[in-house]
This record gives sequence, C-alpha cells and structure tokens, in this order.
Amino acid sequence: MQEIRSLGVIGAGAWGTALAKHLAEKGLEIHLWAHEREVVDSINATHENRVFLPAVPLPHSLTATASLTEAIEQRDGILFVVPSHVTRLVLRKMAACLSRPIPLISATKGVEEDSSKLMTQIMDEVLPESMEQYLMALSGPSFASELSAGKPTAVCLAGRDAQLVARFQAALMTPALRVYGDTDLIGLQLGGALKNVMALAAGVVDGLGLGHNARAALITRGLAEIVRLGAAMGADPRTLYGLSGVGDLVLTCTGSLSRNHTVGVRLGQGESLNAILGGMQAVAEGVRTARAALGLAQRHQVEMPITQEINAVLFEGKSCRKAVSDLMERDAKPEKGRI
Ligand SMILES: NC(=O)c1ccc[n+]([C@@H]2O[C@H](COP(=O)([O-])OP(=O)(O)OC[C@H]3O[C@@H](n4cnc5c(N)ncnc54)[C@H](O)[C@@H]3O)[C@@H](O)[C@H]2O)c1
Ligand SMILES: O=P(O)(O)OC[C@H](O)CO
Repeated sequence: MQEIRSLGVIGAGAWGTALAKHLAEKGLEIHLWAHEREVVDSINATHENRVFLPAVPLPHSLTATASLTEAIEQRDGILFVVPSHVTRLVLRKMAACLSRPIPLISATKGVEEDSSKLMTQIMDEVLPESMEQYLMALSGPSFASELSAGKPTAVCLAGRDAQLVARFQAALMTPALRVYGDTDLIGLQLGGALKNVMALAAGVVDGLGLGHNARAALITRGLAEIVRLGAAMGADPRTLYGLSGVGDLVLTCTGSLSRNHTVGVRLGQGESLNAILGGMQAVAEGVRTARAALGLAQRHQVEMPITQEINAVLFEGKSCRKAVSDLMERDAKPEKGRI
C-alpha cells in the first residue's frame, strides 16, 4: 500500500493553515495554496499566516504557493478547505490542473447557497467521474486555534471507499488529533454544516441573555431538526449523534471561539447582519447555510422551525425576541416525532 508522504492543502484560512501546520509537524510534505498573495508571502517569509491565523508559528518545512498546479501535482492527496461559497469556483480551476484521479478530502463545512448541495456533491458535478471513489470529507468539533496549540481534538473522516478512509485516517492522526472513520458522507457533511446554523441561533439566545435552560433546549431541538433532515436525505442518524453532529453542536453552541456563535450573539444584542459581516474577514458559514438548509427542508418536506426562525432574523428583519417567542408558542408537540 502506497505511503502518504505529500499533501496539497487548498485554502489557507484558519482551518487550512491549522491542518497544514499539524501535518507538516507530523513530517508530511505540505504545499499550502492560498487565494491571497499577501498570505503566500506572509507564510513563506515569516512562517506565520498573519491574516487568518495570526500569532501561530508555522514550521519552516511548510511552504505556501499561489499556484494550484504546484499545490496538487505529484501529491498523494488533497485537503480542500475553502469556504463553501467559493468551492465550485476553486474546484473548476483545480479540475483543469488534475492529470489523474487523486484522493480529495473536503474539510469545508457548508451547503452551497443556490443549489443546496453538499461539498462532495459539488465535487461529483465538477470533477471527472473517475474521482468519485476518491472523495472524502472531514468534520467534527475542531477550532483551528486549539488544534494549532496542540490541544487534543477528535474528528471523523468519511468516504465511499473504506480502505482509502483507513489509509488517510492513519496519515492524519497524531497524539493531538484522533481521527475516526466512516462511510456516511451525507450525514457527516450535513452535521458539520447545520451545526453552524444552530450555533447562530444559540448565539442569539446568549446575546439576548436568555440563560442556560434556553441554550440547552436550543441545542437539543436543533439536533432534532438536523436528524430529521438527515434521515430524509439518507444519512445514518448515528452519524449525527457523533462528532459531526452532537460533538460540533456542543462545541459551537457553547464555545466563545465560534465565529457563528459570535455572529448570533451580536445579532441578539441588536447589531445588524450587514454591520457584523462588514467587519469580518473570516467566514461564518451558518449565514449562507441557513438559507440553503431551508431549501433542503422544503424539498424534503421536513419541519425545521429553528432554521426557519433564524432565516427570518437574518434575511427578513424579524426581531430576535419575536423569533424566540414564536418558537416557544408553537403548538404542543410530542418530543420524539417520526424520523
Ligand atoms: N476556523 C475553524 O476553526 C474551522 C474548523 C473546522 C472547519 N472550518 C471550515 O473550514 C472552511 C474554511 O474556513 P477557515 O476558517 O479556514 O477560513 P477563514 O474564515 O479563516 O478565512 C477565509 C478563507 O476564505 C478564502 N477565500 C476568500 N475568498 C476567496 C476566493 N474568492 N477564492 C478562494 N478562497 C477565498 C480565504 O483565502 C481564506 O482562506 C469553512 O467551511 C469552515 O467552516 C473552520
Ligand atoms: O468558528 P466556527 O463557528 O466557524 O466553527 C469552527 C469549527 O467548525 C468548529 O468545529
């Protein structure tokens, strides 16, 4: 079995940089592609990504490039970590540089806004058919800053080919990063994307100062929505009770490091979405995913009241307090509906 020695990492935001650092420190040869020239120069000249992961020293063996071809050619695999709204664009450019099928792992957490497609579904559309068995996705509770500091982190890698998943699990694992394996690509990606929508809602609850009871209720009923939609889309509910569902919900709905949670807090405190996003360079995936999730809920005829209310807050100017009272005053329901 061919050893994995060299990887291309596409996307030098906080997460792409943290993964690249982690793997370069493990001894893999890592070529990190960045969209911004400034980021390439910062990493190569100062061994720091001053734009997206400041104050984290990067190993000197880690090199950045502005050339997609250079990042992916002759590699044993690719980690794809660009935000969901530019995934299709970057994949199209990457497709032109691919000379053979190559293992490709999406570490992006989002749903495409217009199409409501998951990242590997976009990959299926844009890349040659021969890539189908090579596609994987990585997800789970993982703040870039904590992995960068070597703090223990556990995630899950899913793909259609269990043997390939096992090879990459071994390649990514270190004493600081534990990687579980699975074959449920849909469930894993859905959990990672929809937790961002719930993190926004949990942030609103916190921004309004509604307390611990409300936040716990939000997480639990948010999970119920995610599991309902997941089941309708063919996901294994157990995936959503795992790292990429419950694990990431707990992290981002309670962790102050979450960008999505922070956006929610600021909305709850009365700031407008435009003002919040206008001052952010980092991505809060939940904003676009909220709209895409509503599209999926309608398509699959699944009730997703929290998702519906967060959409109304984000895009229809509904007040956060009214959204909360509308959720609280819905008709009485059984706790365990059909999944
Ligand atoms: N930051 C984390 O802790 C973390 C952890 C796990 C997963 N993720 C996921 O990783 C993905 C990337 O997030 P991030 O935190 O690394 O990014 P980031 O928010 O730190 O940075 C934004 C990224 O978007 C890129 N970008 C902006 N416009 C672009 C364009 N036109 N073409 C290509 N790239 C462009 C920038 O180069 C940069 O890499 C997201 O889906 C996020 O949910 C993030
Ligand atoms: O900062 P957030 O909200 O994008 O969350 C980062 C990761 O997805 C946490 O697992």
